[in-house]
Amino acid sequence: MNSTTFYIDCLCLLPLDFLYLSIGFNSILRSFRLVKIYRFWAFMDRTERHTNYPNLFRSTSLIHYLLVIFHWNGCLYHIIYKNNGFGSKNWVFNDSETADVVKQYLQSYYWCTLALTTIGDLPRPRSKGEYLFVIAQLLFGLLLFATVLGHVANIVTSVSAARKEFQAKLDGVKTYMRMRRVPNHLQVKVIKWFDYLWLTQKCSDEEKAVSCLPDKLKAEIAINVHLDTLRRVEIFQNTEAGFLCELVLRLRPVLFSPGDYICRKGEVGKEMYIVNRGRLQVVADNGKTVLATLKAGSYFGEISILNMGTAGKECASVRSVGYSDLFVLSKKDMWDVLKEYPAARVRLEAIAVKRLEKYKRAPLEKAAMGRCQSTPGLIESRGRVPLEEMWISPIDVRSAHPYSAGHSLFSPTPSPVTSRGQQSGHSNNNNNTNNNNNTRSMDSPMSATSSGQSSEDPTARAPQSAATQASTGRQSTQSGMTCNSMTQLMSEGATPLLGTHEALLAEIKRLRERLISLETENAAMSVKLNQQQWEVEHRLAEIEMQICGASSTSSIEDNERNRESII
Ligand SMILES: Nc1ncnc2c1ncn2[C@@H]1O[C@@H]2COP(=O)(O)O[C@H]2[C@H]1O
Repeated sequence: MNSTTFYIDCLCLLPLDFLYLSIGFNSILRSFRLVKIYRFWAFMDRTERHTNYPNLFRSTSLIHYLLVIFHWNGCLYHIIYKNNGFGSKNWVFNDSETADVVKQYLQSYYWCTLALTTIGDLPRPRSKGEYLFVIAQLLFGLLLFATVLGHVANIVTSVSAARKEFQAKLDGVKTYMRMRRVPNHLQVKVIKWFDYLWLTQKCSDEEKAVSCLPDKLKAEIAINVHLDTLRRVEIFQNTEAGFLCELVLRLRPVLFSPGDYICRKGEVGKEMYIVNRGRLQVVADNGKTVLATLKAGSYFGEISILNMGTAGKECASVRSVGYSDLFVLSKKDMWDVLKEYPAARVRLEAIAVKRLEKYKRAPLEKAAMGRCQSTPGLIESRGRVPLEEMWISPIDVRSAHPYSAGHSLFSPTPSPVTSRGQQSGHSNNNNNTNNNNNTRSMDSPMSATSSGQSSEDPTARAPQSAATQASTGRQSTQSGMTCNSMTQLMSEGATPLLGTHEALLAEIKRLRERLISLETENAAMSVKLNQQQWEVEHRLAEIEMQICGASSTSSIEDNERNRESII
């Protein structure tokens, strides 16, 4: 009741149609319904905002407005003509009198189209009134034409706006490169980079497109747009929604060309990267050995920004194979978010610790793999335990196995670790041997498993000694024994070893399980350690701040005192 629209609606609903009963049909009585045109405009507005094809909608509505204007103008022309025009009917079409209603309507419409599109070629006016009417029509047509042109230009511009902006940027860069005499190969690289950008993104700055949105909406969009990638990223799985939002908001897209180094070993890490598209290689110091290949969903650079490696430095170099589309997260942003989400921090650090352990082992694994490809048992367990931590069995291998009496597995190329075990065996100094080995087993991850077995137990003893052979065999292989020497030994009489194959496998399985549990413990301990370290550092910083504050206060007091004494 209080709104204006209520009264407008009432006006529209006035039952003027009943007047037809007395005065007959007169379409002008229906013109009151036009007051509700504001509803049509609101509809057009809303549709323009909601549609995914705004330019198509704008073109259609422009044509629609034109047709309506021509129609109304044609109606006006017809009314004038029907009421005997401006004294004569010379300025209308000759056969208008004889034509049926549809033809008359079309003639009126045609006349108006000629007039309003300023095409002209109208029947020549005679009287003053006719002249004035036609002049007014042509002027109106001129304005209408200009407006239409403006609208069409706008539509065309907005259709190609992205392309124009992109082209302008590219032209700018090209001019710069020409002026600064950038080498040709680099110019080609830059232009190819632009090509890739245009093909994949159709826009030079994705961030700018959504920059006006509030952070929450931006995060939602980013999460949705990059959901597939983010889902694959380990650190984003099962995390708090808020943490993901905060992090995603800070991600920036970056594009690397083929062969580009994203980070180099030894550099101070300032950013972490998530692979959105493309392929990257983690390479060793020589730049040739590929330690790992990273694909969409992988991330790297976390070790340095979490200060896990050496003094925040990158632990490896990462190179782009083709074009790669990455998200980058700066160290500062990462820490800003982690401050608010300590649980996520602990999780992230735990993952990083595990990964760091894995990376450290990777070169060893590769080395072991490269040296002995032909021994199944060795391949299975390759590099699981660092060489220097290999455990030497306290049991005399010769007594446990007939094969060992005459043939030492390790004799051809003794390794430092193996020779220690052998030494004890050959010298028959069993006490000494046991002492040595026991001492060794204290810091060996395998010792716990093995010590669980009693050396008195004959059932346990056989597999253990066999396993000992296998494990020591593994050592020797890893520490320099060649595949040839292994093959030679097998051909010389290694058949009994095959008899204990199952026992060996069981032992390997047990050792692996133990190793995994040790690794997990290790990761948990590292996390705790990091947390404590962080707390200590934090506390230290607080104390330093307090001390600084106190000293500055005392210096102010001193100054005051000095001032007073001077006075
Ligand atoms: N063997 C590997 N496999 C996969 N990724 C690795 C490997 N070694 C290093 N990285 C990643 O490469 C990154 C180099 O920088 P950071 O040391 O910060 O973090 C490192 C890891 O994320």
